[in-house]
Amino acid sequence: MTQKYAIGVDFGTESGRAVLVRLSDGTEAAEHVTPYRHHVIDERLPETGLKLEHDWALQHPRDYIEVLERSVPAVVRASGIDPAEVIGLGIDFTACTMLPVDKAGRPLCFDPAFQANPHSWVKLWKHHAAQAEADRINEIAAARGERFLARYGGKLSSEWMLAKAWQILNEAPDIYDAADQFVEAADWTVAQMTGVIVRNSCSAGYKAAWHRQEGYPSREFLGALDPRLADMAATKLRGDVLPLGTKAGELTPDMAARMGLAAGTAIAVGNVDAHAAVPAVGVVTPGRLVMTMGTSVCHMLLGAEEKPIEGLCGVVEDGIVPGYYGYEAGQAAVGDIFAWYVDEAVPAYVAEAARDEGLNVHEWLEKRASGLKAGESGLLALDWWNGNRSVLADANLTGTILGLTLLTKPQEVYRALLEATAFGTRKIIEAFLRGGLAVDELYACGGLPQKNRLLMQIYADVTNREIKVAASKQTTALGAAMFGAVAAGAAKGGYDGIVDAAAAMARVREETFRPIPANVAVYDKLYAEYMLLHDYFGRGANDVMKRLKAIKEEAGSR
Ligand SMILES: Nc1ncnc2c1ncn2[C@@H]1O[C@H](COP(=O)(O)OP(=O)(O)O)[C@@H](O)[C@H]1O
Ligand SMILES: O=C(CO)[C@H](O)[C@H](O)COP(=O)(O)O
Repeated sequence: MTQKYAIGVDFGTESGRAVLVRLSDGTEAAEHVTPYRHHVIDERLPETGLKLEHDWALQHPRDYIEVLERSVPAVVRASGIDPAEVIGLGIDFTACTMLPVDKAGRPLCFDPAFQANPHSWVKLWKHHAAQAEADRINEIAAARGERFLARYGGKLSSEWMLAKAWQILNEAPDIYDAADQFVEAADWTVAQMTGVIVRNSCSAGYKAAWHRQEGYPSREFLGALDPRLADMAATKLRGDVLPLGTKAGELTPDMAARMGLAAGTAIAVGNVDAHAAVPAVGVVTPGRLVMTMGTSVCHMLLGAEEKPIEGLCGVVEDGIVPGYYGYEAGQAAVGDIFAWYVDEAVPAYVAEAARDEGLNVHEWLEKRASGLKAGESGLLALDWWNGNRSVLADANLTGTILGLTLLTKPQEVYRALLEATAFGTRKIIEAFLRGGLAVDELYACGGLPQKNRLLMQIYADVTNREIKVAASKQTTALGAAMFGAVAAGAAKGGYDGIVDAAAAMARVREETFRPIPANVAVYDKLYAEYMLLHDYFGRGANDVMKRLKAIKEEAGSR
């Protein structure tokens, strides 16, 4: 029998990566990364140069097409296979990364009439400028006793579809009116390959409050937000919502030529990046928490029942693996915090020393920070540089470092930042446990476990749990490829379900990270201090972070 392949394409925050995967055992034959030409657009709009306001984060849809046109042919070329041996392709995407499109499915930002309006562009998942709308959504939903709120830990996020769409209506009603639909970038990108827009149940469930039985929030609820929103679900979010692994369509001849694949290749419905990773580490049953660790961290857990969990991002039936409730929680910045420190705050001597030792700045800081004992820095940080996603669900919270002195060293600050993100993860695990879900094992994937061993040891010590690490460097793309193989089906050489695909294709490394008892004891003490700060700054005892933000905005507008 000839070998069959699937391609997974992971659309991240800064770049898109394709992997070509052998279906018999999940080994990766080739991978290729295409950085987004326009990066994250958070300062000025392309073309017009218009200055964006604080908390905005946009992307350029053409960058996604470039990933398909460059990375997909590159992996086929590098592996030397016949493109006809690729039977399926799946993609995963950051979410909610959404855009308004016209009747032809064209992004409004491609239309010269709308290009100068930032609301016509793709709003990236970390666009946080719709917090006012999110706050109103949560107030009104709570006052009306809307049942859907409990599935999202009591709060919908400013990162999600309803808040972002409402922000468009409030600030750019002409864009709202001109939008025939609001679509997830994942679904738009799939539509570029198949010619039809279909929505995937994962993005719709976690990010647009869609429910398999109940659909989107009701017309009455949307109308209570704003009468002009009443029809939004029926109009601008209309269309089939299909389960993960479903074939969205087949690759059109035009896109096949541009991507170097055979026309008719099965294309799976889109998926959320973090979620695609779960079956790719072999997790298809409850009790095993998967952490997708990169710019941000997403925590995914399967459960047999739907339970209310404090500050959860969402629980969706069949949202990750069919037959289970998929729970998601998360931290809005993790790698991004380390990147901030390295790019904005380390002294010049560190960069020079790192260069002299042939290391990058992260590696240099990790090496020095590894020489410190747990607790030795005397520092404690709150990991809210990009707000708090779980369990406080508040984008207006900010970061803090406590305990700085004239003797504080850069590696101590770096270690405190690593530790802060581990404390944030422990808080999430405790919320799951309190809600009655088992967390017996931890699995880590994404870029960070491959890059920073100290970080992983700290996570094991802070959570007092062994951590298994994905064997693949591109776990989310591997997961996307697995869904591509499911979309193709067993008859074509793929698989009939994600559980079968995971049994054959998922892999974790032999080596694990085990907690070191002496560190666990110190981190228990530090975590208790973290929790005091967490509740003090995060639950209303002292809203100084919000007041500072207000003063900053006032000053900025003067
Ligand atoms: N050695 C390192 N230690 C810790 N963080 C790192 C290191 N190198 C890069 N990073 C961080 O990793 C993040 C990128 O993670 P990655 O998983 O590759 O991307 P993405 O989240 O976009 O999929 C960046 O935020 C960067 O700051
Ligand atoms: O909210 C999400 C998943 O539910 C985002 O997709 C995610 O946080 C972006 O992740 P990253 O840039 O770290 O891959």
